[in-house]
Amino acid sequence: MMPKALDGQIVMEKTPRYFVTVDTPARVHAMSQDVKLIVVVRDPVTRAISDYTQIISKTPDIPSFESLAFKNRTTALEVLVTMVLQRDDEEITFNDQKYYRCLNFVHLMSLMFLLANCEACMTNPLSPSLPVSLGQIDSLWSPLWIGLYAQHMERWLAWFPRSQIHLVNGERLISDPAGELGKVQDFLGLQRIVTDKHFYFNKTKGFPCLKKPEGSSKPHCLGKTKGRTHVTIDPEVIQKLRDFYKPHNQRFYQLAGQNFGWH
Ligand SMILES: Nc1ncnc2c1ncn2[C@@H]1O[C@H](COP(=O)(O)OS(=O)(=O)O)[C@@H](OP(=O)(O)O)[C@H]1O
Repeated sequence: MMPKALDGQIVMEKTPRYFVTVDTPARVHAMSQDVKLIVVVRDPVTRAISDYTQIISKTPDIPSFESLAFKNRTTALEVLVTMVLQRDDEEITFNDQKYYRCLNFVHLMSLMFLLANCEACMTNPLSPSLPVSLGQIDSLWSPLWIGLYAQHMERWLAWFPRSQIHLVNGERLISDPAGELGKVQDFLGLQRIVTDKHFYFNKTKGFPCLKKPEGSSKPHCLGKTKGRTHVTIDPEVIQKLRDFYKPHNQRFYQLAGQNFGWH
């Protein structure tokens, strides 16, 4: 239950997981049918990387982004072992055919072991631990599943009209915070109090910050956990994710009546 408000007051509550939790639309509807809903959305690929960056900052030992985002990945080692186990000299076509053909299984495994344990080899395209195929996207992995906005939006639209849901453009919230917040204030039926004059761009943080938050004379930026440097992801992986999200994003734009321009 939300706390009671006096006349002229509104009560706000923020929980990121509401948007994606299956039972929430029905529960919120049971609480109030007139509630105004605000969702901040950003490019789902960037969102997934941001999510992973957050997870790895708390649990540094988790597997790489790639191995969580894809299932059935195949590494060069796996391809080689499969070829050797089903050994038929004429059919060994991986990389340097003649080279591998003259090795017996034990030699090949020793070579693989050496390569697998040689850090310098990690940049070698012949490195056995490098994936030769990314496999299938694991859309149930939470950082990817959350970005299936159309799916989540549909659940909310089953309970609330589109007019009761305001979508904030996460990219513009950074490039033009006052513009995005102007629309939020309009949606809430508030006078536009927060404007451009309340923000400045902090070069060190690389994000907009508040010039003077209420009750303080000092500028205020969001904390260290917001606007972190993201982990670096292979461009091929990014492209696969972009292709994966494309139809979902198109569907979301239709439901939203708004094109967010995520490519
Ligand atoms: N002004 C300002 N300063 C810092 N960060 C900003 C700002 N405006 C938007 N953002 C973006 O907000 C992202 C962090 O939000 P979260 O995803 O952690 O929010 S939430 O916990 O889900 O509410 C955060 O994502 P990351 O960049 O991945 O950290 C920012 O891109």
